[in-house]
Amino acid sequence: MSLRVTSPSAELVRRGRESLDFARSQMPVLDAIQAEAAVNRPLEGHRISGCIHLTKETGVLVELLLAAGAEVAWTGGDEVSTQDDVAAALADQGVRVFGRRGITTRQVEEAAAEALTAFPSGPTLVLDNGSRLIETVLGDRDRFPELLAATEKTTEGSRRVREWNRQGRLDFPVVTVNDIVTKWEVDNTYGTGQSTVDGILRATGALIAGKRFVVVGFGHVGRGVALRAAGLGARVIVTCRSATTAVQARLAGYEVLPLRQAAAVADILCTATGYPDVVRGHHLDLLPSGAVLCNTGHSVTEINLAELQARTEEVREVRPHVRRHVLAGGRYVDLLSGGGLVNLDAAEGNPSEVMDVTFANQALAALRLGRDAAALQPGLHEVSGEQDQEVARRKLVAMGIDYDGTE
Ligand SMILES: NC(=O)c1ccc[n+]([C@@H]2O[C@H](COP(=O)([O-])OP(=O)(O)OC[C@H]3O[C@@H](n4cnc5c(N)ncnc54)[C@H](O)[C@@H]3O)[C@@H](O)[C@H]2O)c1
Repeated sequence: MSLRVTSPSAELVRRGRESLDFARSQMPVLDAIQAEAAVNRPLEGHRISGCIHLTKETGVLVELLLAAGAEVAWTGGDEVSTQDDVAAALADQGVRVFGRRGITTRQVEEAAAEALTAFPSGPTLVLDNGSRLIETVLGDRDRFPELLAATEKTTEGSRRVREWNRQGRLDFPVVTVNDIVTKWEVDNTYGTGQSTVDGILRATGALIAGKRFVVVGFGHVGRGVALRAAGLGARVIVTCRSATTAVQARLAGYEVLPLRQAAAVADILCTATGYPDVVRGHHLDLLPSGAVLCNTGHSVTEINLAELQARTEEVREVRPHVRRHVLAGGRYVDLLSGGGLVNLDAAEGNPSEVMDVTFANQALAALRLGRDAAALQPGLHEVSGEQDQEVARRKLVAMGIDYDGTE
């Protein structure tokens, strides 16, 4: 059965409209780019299939694509992050929206397949998050003859695109909108850092001060989570796979331990690596009773849920977003958001003000592809440092901040 959002209720559409307007009011850079694009319409004639968490901020990006002249099909690409009111408001404007909040992993895949095949002649552009759509296109290239180019916005997805490029498999241009300062250092660190701790607080209501808060992975996201947890008074412990990262974590003032030692003392444990099976059964065996377990890395696979399930004698939904796994001997751990992205499930994802810069870069990349995709060489392209600086300059103007570069 199709996962397309059809005939949403007027009330859901109204709530979605309010959400979108609220987000837009905090996204002045994207709003200004939309105003320019509505005049020039560089996406006229383009069909866009997108797969990025369907939050209110993504909704503002989708409205920009519509204003620039594109037809759009969209899916959130995740089990827990779709905001149904936003999906309804977009469907009401003619966007082909697939999926809803709380779907299974299999339905996530089905919704992505539907978004990719929503247009009879296929998309001309793909906007991806984790390279799910790009992977499908590469596996069935003849089915998408009119595809001109794609963008990818995540760390994990960019890693996969680089690998396909190295193997010579990319026969169309893919622009990665990730390896830029405003994404890594602003969005991932300050946006996801804050929204992850926000998700943990909304789900558990826990007092963070004094807690042993284990952050698994000290990349851009992990650093932000550690920073905000420490700011609330947690005793932050960081676990790392890379020696240089471990040195950085230590010099940032955190305790660094192997995961098996950190797990044994964790009050809260949060994964932020982008890799599967980071927390395994033998780590789960060590967690103190009552520990809170969650993930903010790319996918639902960082905590090995099968190994958690194998140790579980009883599961209870003790609060929204909190599943209590009772283990042998009455010991229990509280799994947040089913091991999916806690910031997008239990909170609302990254703040609109941060997504303003990330999606400004995403929008500029898409608008440029609308004009120039056919002229670009196949293979990997990165957003230029100049574009990143331009977006940052626009953000500073919006925030009313002068700096030496303006003199
Ligand atoms: N929740 C969100 O909204 C959100 C937002 C942005 C990024 N992400 C995702 O978060 C993940 C991390 O992103 P990032 O920008 O921090 O990436 P990054 O590459 O900067 O950092 C990942 C870090 O994890 C470390 N790592 C890998 N395996 C490990 C292990 N087993 N134990 C300990 N450390 C390990 C790596 O060495 C690296 O330092 C990515 O999958 C990204 O897509 C999520």
